[in-house]
Amino acid sequence: MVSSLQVPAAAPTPAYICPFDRTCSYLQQAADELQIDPNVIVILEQPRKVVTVSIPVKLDNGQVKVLAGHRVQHCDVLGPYKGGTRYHPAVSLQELSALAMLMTWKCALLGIPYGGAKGGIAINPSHYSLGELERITRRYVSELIKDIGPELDIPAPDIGTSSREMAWMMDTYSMNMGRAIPGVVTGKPLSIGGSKGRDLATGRGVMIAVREALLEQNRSLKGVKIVIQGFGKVGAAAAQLFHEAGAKILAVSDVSGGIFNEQGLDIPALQLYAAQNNYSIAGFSGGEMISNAELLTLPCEVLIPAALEDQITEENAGQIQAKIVVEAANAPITLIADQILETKGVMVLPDILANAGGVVVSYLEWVQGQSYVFWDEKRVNREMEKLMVHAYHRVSERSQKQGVSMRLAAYTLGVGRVAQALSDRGLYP
Ligand SMILES: NC(=O)C1=CN([C@@H]2O[C@H](COP(=O)(O)OP(=O)(O)OC[C@H]3O[C@@H](n4cnc5c(N)ncnc54)[C@H](OP(=O)(O)O)[C@@H]3O)[C@@H](O)[C@H]2O)C=CC1
Ligand SMILES: O=C(O)CCC(=O)C(=O)O
Repeated sequence: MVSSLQVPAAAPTPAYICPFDRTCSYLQQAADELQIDPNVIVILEQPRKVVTVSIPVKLDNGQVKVLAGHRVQHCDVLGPYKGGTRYHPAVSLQELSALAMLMTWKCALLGIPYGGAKGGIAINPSHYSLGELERITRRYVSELIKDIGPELDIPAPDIGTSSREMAWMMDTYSMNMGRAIPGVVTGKPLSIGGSKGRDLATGRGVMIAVREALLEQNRSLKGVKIVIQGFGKVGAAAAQLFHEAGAKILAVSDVSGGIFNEQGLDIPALQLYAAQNNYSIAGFSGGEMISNAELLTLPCEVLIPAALEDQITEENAGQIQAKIVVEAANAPITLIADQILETKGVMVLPDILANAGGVVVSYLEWVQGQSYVFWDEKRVNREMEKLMVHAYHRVSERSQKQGVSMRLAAYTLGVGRVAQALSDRGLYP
């Protein structure tokens, strides 16, 4: 479908539509629904800038290895580019282009004045020492020095990175500029201008979205049976917050597989176990081991993929038993699987809504940093909750009024806002 010079096609498998083409397809559906000028869409279906840099790194054994680092900047019509930095072996320009475009619609939907970007390096961080990771991160930032900045493009954590990498990024950028510039990244440690509440923010946003969906059915989170794929920054935070709200977490997983307990997992015990075992849940004794594939089709009310793309596919969508599927991860459902779930009457809370709590608190971190005034956690959570609840209900109302899926409703709101801004500013010459 996409004939871009900049975005290489994904490896072809029959009927597989890669995340970038999928995101373009949703963009086109939104454009059709809103009858947007095709001259606007032709601009929005490509990233504005794609940067690839060489990262020579001296390994601990003395050998020099050259890695490729990328930053894809999709759109800055509403404000500076914004989006995470991913360290994972599957990182590719095609993947980052999809994720950057999702950031544009997400920020627009939530009403925060940012565009969309995403960056990354195709490495497995667990194969590198701490020193190697620091050298890789610092060189990545040095090479991108002209392409990022607090009013230009503001990275944040994503898969395989955390506040630790953000601190190295902030420090490298600041050293190059000759003064401290905390606003160049978000998701930083509190000691250098991070925001209270950012570590749990994406999981909290997921919890708020599910809570609002259940409230519309006159239900609460109490006793709701939830399954979560992924036990990283997003999955573990979501598990903790759902558990605290009285929901029952039946199963969680990481790359090693899943753990299932029909009575509900002891989430605090699991978090403690993971913290003592190099952030792996393998071997936890409070449940039985299952595979990631088994986890997705467990009987439950709410299923939350919080790991990678393409987890719910045409092969397993028909067997999903949850009534609500929440895209805590970006793009975890393939195009055909999305259609299968819709036909089955499963409510899908789309990524650009469900996982937006993270970028919202990143925005609040940036606002606090720019104004040199820092808030307590209650205020951060309150401000984030306001934006998430508002966005949820705008999407839900539109979905009901127009008789379209929550995804299409969310896309029409996000895309509509960007398209309007692009037209008002005047199309690029
Ligand atoms: N961090 C954030 O603020 C935001 C993140 N997101 C999205 O949420 C998702 C997760 O990100 P985040 O939690 O930050 O990343 P993390 O790296 O912190 O965690 C990723 C989790 O997924 C697990 N995982 C990796 N591969 C697989 C697999 N094949 N099957 C099952 N689990 C797997 C990892 O296991 P292991 O640790 O064993 O490798 C880990 O538990 C991504 O899609 C990201 O883009 C969206 C919005 C904001
Ligand atoms: O916090 C941010 O700025 C980015 C979060 C992100 O990468 C995402 O929402 O996918």
